[in-house]
Amino acid sequence: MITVPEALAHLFALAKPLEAESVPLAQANGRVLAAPVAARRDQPPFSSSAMDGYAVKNAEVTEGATFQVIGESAAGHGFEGTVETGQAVRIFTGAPVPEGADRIVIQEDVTPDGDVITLGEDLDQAKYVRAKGSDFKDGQTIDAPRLLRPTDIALMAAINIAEVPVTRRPRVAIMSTGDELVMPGDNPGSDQIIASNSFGLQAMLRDMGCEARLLPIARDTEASLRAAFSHCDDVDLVITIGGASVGDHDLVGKVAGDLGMERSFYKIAMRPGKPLMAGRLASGAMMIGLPGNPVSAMVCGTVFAAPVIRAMLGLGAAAQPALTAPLAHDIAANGIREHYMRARIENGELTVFDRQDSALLTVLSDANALAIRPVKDPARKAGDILHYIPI
Ligand SMILES: Nc1nc2c(c(=O)[nH]1)N[C@H]1C(S)=C(S)[C@@H](COP(=O)(O)OP(=O)(O)OC[C@H]3O[C@@H](n4cnc5c(N)ncnc54)[C@H](O)[C@@H]3O)O[C@H]1N2
Ligand code: MOO
Repeated sequence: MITVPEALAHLFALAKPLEAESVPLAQANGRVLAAPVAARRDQPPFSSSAMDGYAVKNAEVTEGATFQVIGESAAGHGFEGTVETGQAVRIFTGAPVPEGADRIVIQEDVTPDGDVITLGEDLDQAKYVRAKGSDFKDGQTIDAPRLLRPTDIALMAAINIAEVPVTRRPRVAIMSTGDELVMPGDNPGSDQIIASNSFGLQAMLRDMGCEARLLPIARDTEASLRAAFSHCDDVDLVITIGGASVGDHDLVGKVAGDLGMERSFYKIAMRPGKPLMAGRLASGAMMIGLPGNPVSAMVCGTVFAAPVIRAMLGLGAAAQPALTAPLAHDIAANGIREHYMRARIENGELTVFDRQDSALLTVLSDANALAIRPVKDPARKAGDILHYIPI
């Protein structure tokens, strides 16, 4: 059995960053920027007003001063002339500050009377002028790679990028295996259960920006598994679920091997997740064979598949980020496998659930953290600091 970091290193060696494609800005949210994009203009492109009021010369602003209003500057309709001594231009938020003016007196500080304004007392001292290029300058770049968020989309729109270079979505096929499985909505026989973790993994991978499709459930025969693998030629990653252990019906590794899969590793010192396997299929696709137990599959999806997808998206080869928190209670020593324990983080404290059987999806669903126990971690006391992965 290899360690979790060793397994991750093998997986990263298999996970190739995918090529870039161009998408319209409106479809770029949640995608990974694949190349830097540069601003095509200054923002603001002119010195602009931050308030509604009057543009004047700053040096002339004193309590009770009067100005002649000579025109108006509105957003989208600037004032062409120049503000001279004793003059003001009526101005609105976002409008170009006219030549000669360097201060906006807000309208709350002004009494207008026809074309003349008089400044009041206790004047707001801010100048309310946004300098040209004060947000960004022509040529300034947004660096890649980065996972684009709504705030980035707004910035890219502002810098006038209509088409965005992003990493292509990883194509993933998810294969459930087992005679006992039926699809949600079907009528299971008395010795059957509903396929579940395939749906959980599909949701996880779609959230990460993958095109993730479910293959028909493969039965526990070599012919059925071969048929399922034959539908995977166009994908970057095949994730199998179940049939990975040592039972007579655990045929996934054998069939994949017969089909030319170059195995990278099998079995890791991790709980849950011991029978994890990975390799490269003859099609060139990467394969990850997850254990069938629902919690094992979802935990391995979090600890291994998610970092693999990030590597494919060009976001680098890094383990799932872990945080630290103090334990809310004592816990027993860990064994010889790194244990990812279902836990809850609440008010900054980590409560590790008593029931850790890898079949219990209700416990996983109640969890919002995987508390990480290193190999042979001694018993821990309340208040001791543990690493955890938020889920
Ligand atoms: N003698 C041993 N037995 C087992 C060992 C071992 O080392 N020696 N390892 C155990 C561990 S740990 C795990 S994890 C499981 C993994 O087994 P498989 O990957 O072969 O998974 P299956 O046997 O096919 O299924 C296990 C369990 O999960 C259910 N399952 C499978 N796929 C799905 C699915 N898509 N949705 C919902 N549930 C699924 C399946 O019905 C079984 O109940 O092996 C232990 N045994
Ligand atoms: O490794 Mo298994 O996934 O503990 O149940």
